[in-house]
Amino acid sequence: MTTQIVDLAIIGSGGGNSIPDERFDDKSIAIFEEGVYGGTCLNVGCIPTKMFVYSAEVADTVREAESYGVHARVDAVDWPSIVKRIFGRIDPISAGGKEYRVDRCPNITVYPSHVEFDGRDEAGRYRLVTTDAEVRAREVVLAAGSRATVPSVIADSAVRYYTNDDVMRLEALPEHLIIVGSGYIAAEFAHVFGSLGSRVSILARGPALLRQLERDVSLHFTDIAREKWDVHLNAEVIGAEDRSDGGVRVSLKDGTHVDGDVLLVATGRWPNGDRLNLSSVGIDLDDEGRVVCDRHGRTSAERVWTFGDVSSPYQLKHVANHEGRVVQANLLKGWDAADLDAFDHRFVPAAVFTHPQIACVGLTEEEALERGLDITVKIQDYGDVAYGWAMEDTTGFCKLIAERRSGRLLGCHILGPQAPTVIQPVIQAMSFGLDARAMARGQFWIHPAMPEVLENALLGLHI
Ligand SMILES: Cc1cc2nc3c(=O)[nH]c(=O)nc-3n(C[C@H](O)[C@H](O)[C@H](O)COP(=O)(O)OP(=O)(O)OC[C@H]3O[C@@H](n4cnc5c(N)ncnc54)[C@H](O)[C@@H]3O)c2cc1C
Ligand SMILES: NC(=O)c1ccc[n+]([C@@H]2O[C@H](COP(=O)([O-])OP(=O)(O)OC[C@H]3O[C@@H](n4cnc5c(N)ncnc54)[C@H](O)[C@@H]3O)[C@@H](O)[C@H]2O)c1
Repeated sequence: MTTQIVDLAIIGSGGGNSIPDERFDDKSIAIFEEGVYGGTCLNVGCIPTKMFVYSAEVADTVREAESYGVHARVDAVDWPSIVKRIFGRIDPISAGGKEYRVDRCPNITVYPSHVEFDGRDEAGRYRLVTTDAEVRAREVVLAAGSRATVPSVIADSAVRYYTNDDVMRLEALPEHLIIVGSGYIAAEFAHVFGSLGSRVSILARGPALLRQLERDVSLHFTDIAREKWDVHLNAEVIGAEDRSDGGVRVSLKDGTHVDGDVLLVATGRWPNGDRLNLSSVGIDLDDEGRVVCDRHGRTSAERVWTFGDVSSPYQLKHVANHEGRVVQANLLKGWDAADLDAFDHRFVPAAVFTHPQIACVGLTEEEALERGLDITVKIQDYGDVAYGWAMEDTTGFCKLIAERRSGRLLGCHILGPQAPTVIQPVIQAMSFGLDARAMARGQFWIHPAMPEVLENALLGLHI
């Protein structure tokens, strides 16, 4: 058992790895990482999934080429080479990030193991223990992220199932993929596997897909999904088993079952705070398992900070990045500083890289009405602007919600090509307090570009 005393301990190498920069060179630091270095986004989350999504988009574009008078077809999809392209790029980045910390940061020690708190020592330092080391730290950052949850009906069965951790490394493209869950991960992987050639079944326990999104978006997306995937709504999974032919069977409460080759579970992610023995240092978790903290990232234990999936209400990388920058600044200012930076969760955007793409920011129409706001709403179809004609788009739309009279932008929800890019000016406008009138007429909108769908939505509001 080795013992080390450090100024700062960081648990998690996702966002956690970005905390120490040159301003921390005079501090001794320990970074703990029990999994692959670099965390979820780099290794099993945002980045590889979007690289797969791009391959899926290419396949879709070729498949749809006929609509534009271009004769082309997808002859074959080389799954192993797609996997190799993606992880051939990502794995060295992860390894290089670790190597940099281990070999080229003399003030940093990387512990490649699970760690937990074990109270404080007589000097008030936090005791952090792994199987073969004890680190005592004056200050700690919890950036331990979240993990895939698996419903007990599946976890307790002996069925072979996959999550985002391993489904992207399958050796072969499944002929038929079954997905349990109907949120972000389900929608993105349905697109990836479906567009690359798998048959996809989605088992949704509710009456629509992506139910956490704006109602019109969720309903529209569900309709589109039902045309290309085998979608089971209000489907309660009551059992799962491996079949003798190497496939899987998932049984539903209504007495039916779905057979496939591979089972993917995408039923939400749980913060990792429950695996850190936080009670030994007096840190609380809320009802949804998040580490409780204030808007400066301070937990209830002095000099223990937190950010990202382990504590944030938003499990999104851009939020983890923002919160990480706040905690980084506050570490340099000091726990009791009067001018601590604060998390800004006012206008958190999100995007689902499925097909069609989806993006949102701000309130839904229902939320705005619940708050008693006097609102005006405009739904602008992609199909009614020039670029939408060019694309022959028939399903895309941009829904804008603004306050009457003031023109204050309250929310925007887009389903359609390049939605995560088209929405960015709205995020900017909301963040900087630009109202709908000024936004619509205070700038040029390049003609005939896709953002004209947004311009027309702004002009259609009854302010
Ligand atoms: C499939 C998928 C796709 C996603 N796509 C997007 C996207 O397109 N856009 C977006 O904004 N967000 C996306 N996300 C969410 C995004 O990945 C997360 O919000 C973000 O990575 C969280 O960063 P973090 O630093 O909080 O945690 P993480 O990056 O998860 O880092 C936490 C690290 O802590 C380690 N750890 C945990 N407990 C311990 C312990 N006790 N001891 C030692 N180490 C420990 C873990 O191994 C992990 O590496 C996606 C997530 C998934 C799963
Ligand atoms: N593009 C992105 O930004 C992106 C992509 C992927 C993931 N993420 C992040 O990761 C998080 C996790 O993604 P996710 O798709 O796992 O979660 P999610 O919260 O988006 O969806 C979870 C789904 O699982 C269902 N579900 C939950 N428990 C269930 C059970 N016991 N049985 C059957 N169904 C059940 C829910 O009804 C829901 O449809 C997301 O919330 C998001 O914050 C973001």
